[in-house]
Amino acid sequence: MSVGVHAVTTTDFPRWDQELLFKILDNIHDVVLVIDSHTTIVYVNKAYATILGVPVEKVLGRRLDKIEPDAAAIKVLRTGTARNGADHLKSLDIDVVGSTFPLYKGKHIIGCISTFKNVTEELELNRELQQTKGVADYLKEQLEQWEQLPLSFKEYVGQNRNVKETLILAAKVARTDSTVLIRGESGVGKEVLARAVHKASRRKDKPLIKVNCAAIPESLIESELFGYEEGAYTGAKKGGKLGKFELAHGGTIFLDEIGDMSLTMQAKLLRVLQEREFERVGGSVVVKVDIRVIAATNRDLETMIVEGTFRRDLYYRLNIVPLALTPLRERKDDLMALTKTFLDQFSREVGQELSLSPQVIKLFQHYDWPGNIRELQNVLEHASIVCSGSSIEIQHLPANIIPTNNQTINVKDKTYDLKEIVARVERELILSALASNNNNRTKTMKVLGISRRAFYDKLRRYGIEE
Ligand SMILES: Nc1ncnc2c1ncn2[C@@H]1O[C@H](COP(=O)(O)OP(=O)(O)OP(=O)(O)O)[C@@H](O)[C@H]1O
Repeated sequence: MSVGVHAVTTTDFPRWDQELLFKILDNIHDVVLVIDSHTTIVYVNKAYATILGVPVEKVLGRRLDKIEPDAAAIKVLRTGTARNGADHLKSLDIDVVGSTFPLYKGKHIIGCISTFKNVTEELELNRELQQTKGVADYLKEQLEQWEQLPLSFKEYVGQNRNVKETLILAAKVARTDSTVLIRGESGVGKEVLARAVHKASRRKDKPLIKVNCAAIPESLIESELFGYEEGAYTGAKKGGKLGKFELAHGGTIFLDEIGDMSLTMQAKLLRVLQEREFERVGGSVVVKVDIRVIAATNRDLETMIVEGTFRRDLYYRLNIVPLALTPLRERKDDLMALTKTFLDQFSREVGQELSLSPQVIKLFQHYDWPGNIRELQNVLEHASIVCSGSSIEIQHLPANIIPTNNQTINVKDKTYDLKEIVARVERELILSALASNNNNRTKTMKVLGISRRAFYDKLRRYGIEE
């Protein structure tokens, strides 16, 4: 006999009593929760305790609006409309998915029933999966972009992760006419990068004109940049002279050491960057130019702005696409590739296949390279001239990079503070003199040629154990 839309009775199921129904509900894997019209929890199945980790006795008879005021069941009770979907249970800090629908007696809502499952772990896994997928996509994209880099960027020796990112961004910006600001310590390859950007741009067949803003005297910089008309000042050339901006017309102007420009010149430069026009010194005709600007600096422009030595508006004009180059000491993974490039070059020049001895390789790895790639290049050039055979040994290197007593004296963190460097050298020397004299202090101070008092003063100052 049918007892409802979805159930019948048989000899085994003569009656659909409460006990049987509760048994069924307890075997459901999803949580089943029933509240009355006052939001009192009147029923929860076993899954409630197993899934949510809360004993059934702790919730039965309690008001849901006190435990979980934002629960979907409360909204359903208020609106009478069923809800499906995801929810976050604040009281337990878990994510659930399920459905809630109202229970009616006649026209009145007498409560509602919620069935849901805990999907916190699934969501977490999904989030992790999405993230892993995102990272994989990012790396794939980076690899593809790296493979598609224009040739000019491939000439830039560097496989370090930061350098690659910079090169990929540089290749992207090269396709546009945007202003580029290259940041990085001296000798890190800012000019090489500026040339690569120009060569990869649509302006590659037009000139790249470099202006070293630090090298031009203040009195000449305006005429250097903007040119002058005949008779502009005593000594001016007949017929006047074109400035760097005009020479760069159609191409790129590379403003190196931009942080060393005076405030007056900064103001004039700002106008050109904004208007792409200027007047020659001593002239009144407005000259219009079509140029892409690449600026570079090793200065801390942000601090200079605070100190009032660099114009904030110029900074914003320049800092449209900043490209940062990592110092060599932070990209030691590129050291050997760079070394090989320069060794190949100098081998050709001296007509001899050059290589580094294992000691030199070790020293290179430990050295800080304050002068970056330029310093590496110079050291190898020096060594290639000094060494008579094919193997470059420690004694072929310039004295300043050779460590004293196997201790490299590093110039770290861009510090050129003489006192600090001297103190470091002094400390190293005292330690090494102590070691070679079996820690005999009287002998050590003799070897160092200093008085007992001075010796002990230094031990204290440098924290060498008494
Ligand atoms: N990635 C590189 N691959 C090969 N050579 C490089 C690389 N980077 C720099 N060099 C070489 O190192 C030297 C210094 O580079 P560059 O002049 O571009 O540095 P910079 O950052 O502009 O220096 P500065 O701030 O002093 O002007 C150059 O001789 C350049 O050829």
